[in-house]
Amino acid sequence: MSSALPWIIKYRPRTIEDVVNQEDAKNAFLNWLENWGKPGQKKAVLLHGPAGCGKTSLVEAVARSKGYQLFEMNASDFRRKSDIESIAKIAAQTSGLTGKRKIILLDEVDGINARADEGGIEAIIELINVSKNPIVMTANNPYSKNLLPLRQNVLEIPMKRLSETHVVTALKKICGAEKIECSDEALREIAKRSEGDLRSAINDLQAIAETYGKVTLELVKSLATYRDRQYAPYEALQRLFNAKYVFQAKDALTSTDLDYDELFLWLNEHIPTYYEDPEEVARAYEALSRADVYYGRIKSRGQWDLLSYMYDMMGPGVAFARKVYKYRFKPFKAPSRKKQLSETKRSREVREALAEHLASRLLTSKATVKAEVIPYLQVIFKYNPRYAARIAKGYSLSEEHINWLAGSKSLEVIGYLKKGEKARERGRGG
Ligand SMILES: Nc1ncnc2c1ncn2[C@@H]1O[C@H](COP(=O)(O)OP(=O)(O)OP(=O)(O)O)[C@@H](O)[C@H]1O
Repeated sequence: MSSALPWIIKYRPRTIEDVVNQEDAKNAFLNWLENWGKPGQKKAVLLHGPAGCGKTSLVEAVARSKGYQLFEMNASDFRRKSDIESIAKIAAQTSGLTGKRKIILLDEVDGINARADEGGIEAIIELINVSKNPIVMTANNPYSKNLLPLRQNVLEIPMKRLSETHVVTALKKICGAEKIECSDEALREIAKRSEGDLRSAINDLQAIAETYGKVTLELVKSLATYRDRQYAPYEALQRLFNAKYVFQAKDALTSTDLDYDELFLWLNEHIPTYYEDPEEVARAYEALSRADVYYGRIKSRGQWDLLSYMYDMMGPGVAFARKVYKYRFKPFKAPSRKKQLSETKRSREVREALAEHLASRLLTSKATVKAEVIPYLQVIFKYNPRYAARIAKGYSLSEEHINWLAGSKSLEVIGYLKKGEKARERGRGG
């Protein structure tokens, strides 16, 4: 088993027959392609259907089988009018260097945002008018308002959500090819949770198989794959770095149990795991450091309204540091510093609790206590246990607070504290 190649690429349908459960769409598409250029025929099609049902795969398989050269572009490559104009040059030529006919594929046109991508949709309509080659577009949601003007210019071909049975069959084939032990009930569970999205089902299968070497129902259940579920940290990172849209990157962040400190550690460790281009690495770290600045302000000044900016920088900021979108399956292991951090976690918690306790007594902020009170207390507790015991009594410090402040001297401080209590009791008794 190798993690170098994502299985969704390795097992992409190669022939038209490999694209399953989409007979109507296949026929409509092939029929349109055969009659392209004839009077009364639309020059472009819009293949639409849920994520991972085979829209892109169908176009690729048809191009390969019917000898077309495919020019494939993702929404992020043709946002602006000027991007489309460069595609138009290709579209205007009847045949390429190879002499092959061409298909222009514009993937995920619903990713174009009417306001942000000035003139994008109008430029596509213009492209359709001038093109001497078939144009294919894909979208998850053809009813998006932005696409309204486009829809009048295209033939719409709907594609179905894949059935559970089809997803199971596809997964079984992969298990066989990869020679991994997969139980039927585990594959059914992955299929059920994928909600007809074969891409996400294959990704889940690969994640489990490569981590555990086998796929059982128990493992699938432990991964919890529902849309509103909590993801294991490595899955959440997989989703974050491979997010296609801003909302997906944000969702990925909030879909784990990791606290903010841990999220920073995971991202800090894995930016270079995912990105290979140094410029992308630099851009991702720049975004993460901005998130850290917001986080610092949230912690020191309690400005929780900055949280959404922190998330924007940590999620979309890191994910969209890339120059071009490319799905990459990477092993995101627990960061080495995480272990160290979890060991010191209890200590950090005690410090926080102590700061809070003293802040309410001294009528000042936690930040001031941490910066201006605790360091002095640490010195006093280590060098003057008798006086420390009086402070502990005066501020009602717990044993845990004393241990934290006094370290190896804590027994002495506690000793003085108890002596003091006994003396007071005797005083009251006498
Ligand atoms: N109908 C199908 N037949 C065979 N394989 C499929 C089918 N649908 C999806 N797959 C598998 O899922 C992967 C993703 O499919 P594809 O990229 O074609 O989906 P899509 O519908 O274009 O999704 P999106 O809208 O998210 O881009 C493919 O690599 C392929 O392995």
